[in-house]
Amino acid sequence: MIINKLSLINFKSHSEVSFDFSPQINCFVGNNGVGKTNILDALHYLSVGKSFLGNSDLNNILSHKLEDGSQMTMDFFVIDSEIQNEEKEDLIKILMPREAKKVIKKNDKTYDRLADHIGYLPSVMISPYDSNLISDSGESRRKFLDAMISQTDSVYLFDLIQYQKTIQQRNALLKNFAKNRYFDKDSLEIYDDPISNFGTRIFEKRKEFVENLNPIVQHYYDIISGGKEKVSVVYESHLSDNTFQELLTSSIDKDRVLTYTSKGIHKDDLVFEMNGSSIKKIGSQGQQKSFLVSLKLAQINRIKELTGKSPILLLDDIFDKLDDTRVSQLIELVNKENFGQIFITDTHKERTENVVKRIHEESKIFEIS
Ligand SMILES: Nc1ncnc2c1ncn2[C@@H]1O[C@H](COP(=O)(O)OP(=O)(O)OP(=O)(O)O)[C@@H](O)[C@H]1O
Repeated sequence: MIINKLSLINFKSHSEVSFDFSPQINCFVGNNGVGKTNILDALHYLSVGKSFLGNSDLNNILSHKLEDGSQMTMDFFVIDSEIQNEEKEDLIKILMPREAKKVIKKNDKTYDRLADHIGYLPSVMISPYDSNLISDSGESRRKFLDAMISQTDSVYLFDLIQYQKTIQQRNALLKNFAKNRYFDKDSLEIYDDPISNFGTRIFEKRKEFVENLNPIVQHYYDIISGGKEKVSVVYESHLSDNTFQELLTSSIDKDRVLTYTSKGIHKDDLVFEMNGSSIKKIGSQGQQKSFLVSLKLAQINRIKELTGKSPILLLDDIFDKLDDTRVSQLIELVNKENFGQIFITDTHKERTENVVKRIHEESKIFEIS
């Protein structure tokens, strides 16, 4: 999948801008705050229909500060694109009106559900925010894992949506019981089967995905760090030692007190390890950065293997993470393995030009001001 063209109207800091991209390397250069990352975010929208920063869609509509200090927000944003999909070109358009629902269209046909678009244009982002994956709570690692698998498996995404809905319904019932000082075991158990079925399938897929990811993470870590450490991703789940039915039955009393479902795959976590210990505790800054880049490269590799599509690679402020030589190595590696189209942001035009020159691939540099 190659993005041939992109145009933005009222998206974040960009009132109107268009690009004709190179099928290989595209660089956005310019000073801090000129809107380079915002362009990567627009590309992320094209991939998964939302911002990678987790901002609400409304916050991404261009807004200006007026002289009286008040804020004026435009009526909509549009992200328009032409995507090379093997022999044909598709038009993907995202329209976000200020006072209506977001619309995603492929060749003028509106998707009924955002989930139907996921996986069409897979992407992987490497950004300074990746370190949050190590420092944040389990929720951000679960989201990362879910986003990664969803790009390769639409049934997984469907199961996940159904699982989350059913957990919400069970939690609502638990709250209702507590509020009315009443309990009916039979009506709570109505949710056991759907939760077990969806949850167990999700567990099996997460387990298999992580198992297959590990040797590839190690492969890239060896190349990037040149180090001898053994790195791995450990998948932790309540389901590792119990069936879902056992978990639900044994935690019923606790769930009544807490008024939510305390056990299940919505509590899963990933532990990033180096030589058998948590990388958060023992990894140096450099080792953590190398691990995160390796994890993302492994993600590209898995997506490509499972879907046959090369994900677009979004490299935000990559020079802040790695030195120039490492960046060249990384881009060469990505190119050698024929990973797909790359988008890079950098504050230094010359540095980017030098790196790109060394690689001898077709590239374009866009100056953003
Ligand atoms: N909805 C919006 N309306 C107007 N401006 C916005 C909106 N959302 C974000 N911005 C502006 O976009 C700018 C940040 O852009 P971005 O992060 O893309 O910069 P950058 O060029 O990547 O900078 P750096 O080199 O520091 O990473 C900020 O000035 C911010 O105020």
